[in-house]
Parts: sequence; structure tokens; C-alpha cells
Amino acid sequence: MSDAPRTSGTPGHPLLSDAPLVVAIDGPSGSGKSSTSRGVAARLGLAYLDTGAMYRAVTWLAVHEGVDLTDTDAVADLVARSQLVLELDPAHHSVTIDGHDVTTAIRDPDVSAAVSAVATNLAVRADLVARQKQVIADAAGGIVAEGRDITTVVAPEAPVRVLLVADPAARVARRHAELGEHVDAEAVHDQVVRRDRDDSTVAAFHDAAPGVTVLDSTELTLEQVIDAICALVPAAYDPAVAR
Ligand SMILES: Nc1ncnc2c1ncn2[C@@H]1O[C@H](COP(=O)(O)OP(=O)(O)OP(=O)(O)O)[C@@H](O)[C@H]1O
Ligand SMILES: Nc1ccn([C@H]2C[C@H](O)[C@@H](COP(=O)(O)O)O2)c(=O)n1
Repeated sequence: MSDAPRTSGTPGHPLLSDAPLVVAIDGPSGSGKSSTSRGVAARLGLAYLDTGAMYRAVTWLAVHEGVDLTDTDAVADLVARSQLVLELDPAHHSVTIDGHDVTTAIRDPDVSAAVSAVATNLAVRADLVARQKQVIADAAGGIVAEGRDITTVVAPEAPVRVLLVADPAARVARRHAELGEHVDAEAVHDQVVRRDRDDSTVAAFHDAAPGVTVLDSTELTLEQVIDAICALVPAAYDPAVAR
């Protein structure tokens, strides 16, 4: 199917798309996906889907329930039965699983250290990818979705697809600044480099698929990255015109 936006049918505005805008952003840890996606969603008035938060939430639940993360069937069963609710407002992002508000807890270092074990469980991936596709399909006002496999698996036909990259040293430095200088370098390295190595066994986020725009944020400010992604939105979706 073509990557081109549907531009056939808004009465009175024949050149405007009648399909909601989907912006898909992938990239390695610390490349700036979450900050950038929230900024793009806020600027364009779109919903925001943090798919990494979904993998983190089910990891939190498995640890909370005392499930052995190496028991792939037990983890997949638990995930299949879980009720996962994400608030999609970029200004008020929250995550609840089985009634627990885990918005803050999923950022804890123990979840960051454990999440790749769950994200590399193929049955869990199939379950969460299906939920992510449904969220995107239901987003009538358009959405920015970010993760590791959005441009390739979850929303390969999105009209805007970006692989956001940055030099490993910049990504480690950003994460270290965020976590605080009291956190030792080995823990930061684990959160960025080791996690990317494990995660990249099941999702291709180091190389851009055909049609995906590569954006290197190493020397760009957050605002410059947001500007660059907004500039990729086809005119048919320009929210200033289309809404
Ligand atoms: N262009 C930028 N310049 C400088 N710092 C940035 C830039 N973009 C993001 N940051 C900072 O880098 C850190 C990591 O950003 P962010 O959490 O958005 O990355 P991410 O790709 O979503 O990471 P992860 O996949 O590990 O969750 C944050 O502290 C953020 O404020
Ligand atoms: N589409 C996705 C999103 C995330 N993951 C994995 C990889 C990460 O280790 C983990 C948490 O993501 P983060 O919050 O750091 O972006 O989830 C994935 O495999 N696929």
C-alpha cells in the first residue's frame, strides 16, 4: 500500500486528508523519543502513545506478582490477563495496570534493568503490538506513537515515520544528567548500551526501514528536533488548516 496520505475526501477541502495523522518515531535509548514525541503531540494537538511505558508497566506487574521473568509462558499469561490503561494527553501522561497507578514506578532503576527480559518475550510483544495498533486506530484526532518498532511493525504506513538517533556518548550523557550524577556510570551504561543490545535482538531500531527519515539529534536542541519532525507533516495534514 502507498505511504501517501489519503487526500480525497473532506467536503469543501478536497486536498485535505480525511484520515487522522499518525506520526511514528523509533530510536535507541536516550535518543530523545519521549521528550520529542510529547513536544510534537502538544504542538500539533495530537494524542501521545509511549509504547515503552507499556513494556515497563507489564514488567512492573510481573515483578509485583513475583512471576519469574525467564518463565516466558507465565509472563505472557499474566500480560494477556492484564488491564493496561494509558492516558494519551501529552501534558498529563499516566499509566495504570490492574488498578495500580504505575506512572512513576515504571521509571525505577529495577524496572529499567528488568524490562528487556519482558520486551524480548515474543508472546508479550504480539499482545502489546495488537493493543498499540488498536490505540492508534481509535485515535480519531491523530497520534504520535514512539518506541522501537513503530515505524516497522506497529504503524508502518504512518505518513510521518522517523528514526531518531544520537551518538552513544550523547545518549549516555543525557541519561546520566537525567538520573543524577550520584548514579554510577556502570548503571547508566546498563540502562542505555546493554538495554539497546538486548532490545535490538527483537526490534530493528538501529537502521531505518525504507521510507523512514533519519534524524540525528546529537547537535540539536529539543526544540530543533520538534521543529524538524513537524516540518515532515504533509500539507494535507497541517493542523492549522485541517482542524
Ligand atoms: N535534543 C536533545 N538535546 C539534549 N537533551 C535531550 C534532547 N532530547 C532529549 N533530551 C534529554 O535526554 C534524556 C533522554 O530523553 P528521552 O527520555 O526523551 O529519550 P528516549 O529516547 O525516550 O529514551 P528511552 O527510550 O530510554 O526512554 C532526557 O533527559 C531528555 O530531556
Ligand atoms: N515499541 C517498543 C517500545 C519499547 N520497547 C522496550 C525496549 C525498552 O527496553 C523498554 C522500555 O522502553 P523505553 O521506555 O526505555 O523507551 O521497552 C520495545 O521493545 N518496543
